[in-house]
Amino acid sequence: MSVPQKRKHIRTADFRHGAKLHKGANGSHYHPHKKPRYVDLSDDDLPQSRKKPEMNGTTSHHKMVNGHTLKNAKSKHERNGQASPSVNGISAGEGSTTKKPNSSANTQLQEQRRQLPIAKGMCREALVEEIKKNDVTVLLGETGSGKTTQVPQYLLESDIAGTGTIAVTQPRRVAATSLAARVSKEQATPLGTRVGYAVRFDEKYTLQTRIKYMTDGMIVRELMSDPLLLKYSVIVVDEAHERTLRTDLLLANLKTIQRKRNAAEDAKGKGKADKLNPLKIVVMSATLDAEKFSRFFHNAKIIYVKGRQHPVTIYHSAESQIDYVDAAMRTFFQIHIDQPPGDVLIFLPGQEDIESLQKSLSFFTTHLPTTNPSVLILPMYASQSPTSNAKVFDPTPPNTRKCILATNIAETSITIPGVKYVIDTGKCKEKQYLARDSGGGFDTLLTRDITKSSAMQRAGRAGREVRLSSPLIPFSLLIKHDTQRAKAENINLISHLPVYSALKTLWLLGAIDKDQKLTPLGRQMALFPVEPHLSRSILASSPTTSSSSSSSSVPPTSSQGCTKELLTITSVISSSSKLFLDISTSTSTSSSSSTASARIKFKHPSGDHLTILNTVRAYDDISSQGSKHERKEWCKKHCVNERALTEAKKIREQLVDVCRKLGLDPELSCGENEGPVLASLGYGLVGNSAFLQPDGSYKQTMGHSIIKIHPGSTMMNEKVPAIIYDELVYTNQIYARGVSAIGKNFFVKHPALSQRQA
Ligand SMILES: Nc1ncnc2c1ncn2[C@@H]1O[C@H](COP(=O)(O)OP(=O)(O)OP(=O)(O)O)[C@@H](O)[C@H]1O
Repeated sequence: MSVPQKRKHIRTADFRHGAKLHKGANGSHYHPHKKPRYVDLSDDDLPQSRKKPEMNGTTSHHKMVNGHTLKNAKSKHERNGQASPSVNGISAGEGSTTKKPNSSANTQLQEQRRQLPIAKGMCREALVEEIKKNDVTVLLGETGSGKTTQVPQYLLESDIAGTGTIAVTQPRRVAATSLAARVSKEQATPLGTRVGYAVRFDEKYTLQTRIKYMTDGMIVRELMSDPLLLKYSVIVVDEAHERTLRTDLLLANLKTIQRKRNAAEDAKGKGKADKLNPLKIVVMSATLDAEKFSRFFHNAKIIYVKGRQHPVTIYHSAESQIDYVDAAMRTFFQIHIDQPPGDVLIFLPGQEDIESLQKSLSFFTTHLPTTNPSVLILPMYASQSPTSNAKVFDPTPPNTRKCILATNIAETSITIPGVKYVIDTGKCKEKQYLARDSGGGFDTLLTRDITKSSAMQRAGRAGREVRLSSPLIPFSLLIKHDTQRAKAENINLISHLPVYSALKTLWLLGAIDKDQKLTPLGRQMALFPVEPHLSRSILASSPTTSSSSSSSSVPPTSSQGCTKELLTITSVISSSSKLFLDISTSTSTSSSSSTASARIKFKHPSGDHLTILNTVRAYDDISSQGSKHERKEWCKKHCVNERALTEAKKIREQLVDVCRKLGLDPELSCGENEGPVLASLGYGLVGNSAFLQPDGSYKQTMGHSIIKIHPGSTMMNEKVPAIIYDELVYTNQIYARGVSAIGKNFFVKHPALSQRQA
């Protein structure tokens, strides 16, 4: 059989036909058939603290449900041998809806719900009771216990939410959309009616929607139009332990909002205030971070839901694996050949590793004997289009094993049907904003070891499916590294530096004044669902834009309108996929060099932004004249990602709507005159600018960093006096990406910068 050959540096996760997976003693070395290769870290071996939260030294109240404190708290009905009482016509633990499920699929779905740990015993009732009693509840539970899908339904069905909406926030869009789909299925209502979602550039809900899954970024945006979030009666902050800047901002705001709304309720009869509806907050976390959240909310009650859905056996490689991609591949084949059916989810740090593993797997799977099931490889990462990412949720075709190659976007909250095996490289690539006191921070994109809680979350992606007939033996394998350490979790709520840096940027853009209040310009900017620097650029492209702001940093807007061009450029930049495919990974039939030269046609001497504009204009020409096939061929020939263009088109339509609402003309064009386009971009990117230094490098105008132009930029070999850029990324040095040349005298006009240069 033709299989991957053993590489000399791989000794543990060796793949060899017929080799078996073993559980074994810690530190044991692998020898096929003789010595075990993996060490069992299954639940039984977990430190006690993971099994049961020890909350020593805290004044928080704890209540254990499902088998702990409430173990004996049987309801009167149960004690009398009666069925649990129904809430709104739904019996407890069942959670069915006003629409009576009649199909066998729905019956099975309801049975699956009943099997979840959170639905067992008196858990549901105890939970609802606690949430009813308390303004803030911190809910802790093992992955797969049913927190994210069931708690919002319990709240709805128990009437805690009244007539308001229940918001459930998620750090990632794929989780928000897939959870909404699942829960609307469980509610037996079409997606977007009773249960809906809202993520950037995509939403499905109506005013009647009662449970809304949304990204934390979306709810933070809503704060601008509805500062007290009055349409929500319960806000569930899920995966709070992930601690994104947006989650932290949300939690801080929720504390203030709740004080205002709930105080108003206490002071009934005092004018307008008594009309405010009270807010309940539920913070859900899978880790022992619960105490921090409890303290933050004045020692809020912590409730622990015990039990995971199916036990997951965890193995880890006995030896360090330097080449984790190779190790993951070997482990995959070992599972594929030796283990029973079940899909495999492999966690890798980033897109590059995913593409590399995809290539190797595609090659080797074609060499397997035809008696083996086929392998369907599905990549999943943030910069891939939502439609491509959604493919992982499709049912696995017959006689096929799905192999999903994912970054940490698949780590929390999602359930991929069919996944029985998880292979974890133990690495992630994190984009982290490094703020600087002086302003002008930058993103770092570094490969890091994952935290212990991430490893548990990843392992939790197996063992989630309820099979009512056959028991599962899901397992997760963690590939160990030399550097593998359980990273300390960040424990301080709200780190001030990024917030300070963000405020400084907003002030520089004229979005807030010196008292940190939104200016009229800032209000207009907030209506665009794009990053602030992009909305500022769009507004600068229209001579009619109001720039009446108290901030002295706001320069006049461009005198020649170019909104049409700015909408095109900003929608491409906001798209989740890259416009240009890497020539090396393209499937184009032409050689790399001819493809590169084909793309050079679009290159604009001013840089990447106008190169984007040229490319979209060329694509539009082809689209208006040619067939769908010709369009595709054109994209292939020029290594242009049509998916990015399709997504950008949708984004552009939304931006056009906002322009119309603001009375701006989205068709205002400067034709071939590039000056206004660069000037408008400059207003948005003023904080992202740098001047050429005598040694050929660039130095930030609003910071002290020396930066280089990213090799992927059309400006890479150019030396111009001043540049603006979309972002800085740090790999081995600081690179500017999305770069354009700009006249140095542009900065003379900008009050904030001219003061600095003076
Ligand atoms: N899209 C889906 N397809 C099939 N089953 C699903 C889906 N979403 C959820 N489930 C089922 O519901 C169970 C509970 O999922 P839920 O997301 O509520 O758990 P959780 O406790 O929030 O876990 P986590 O913290 O890992 O997200 C899953 O284990 C799975 O059995």
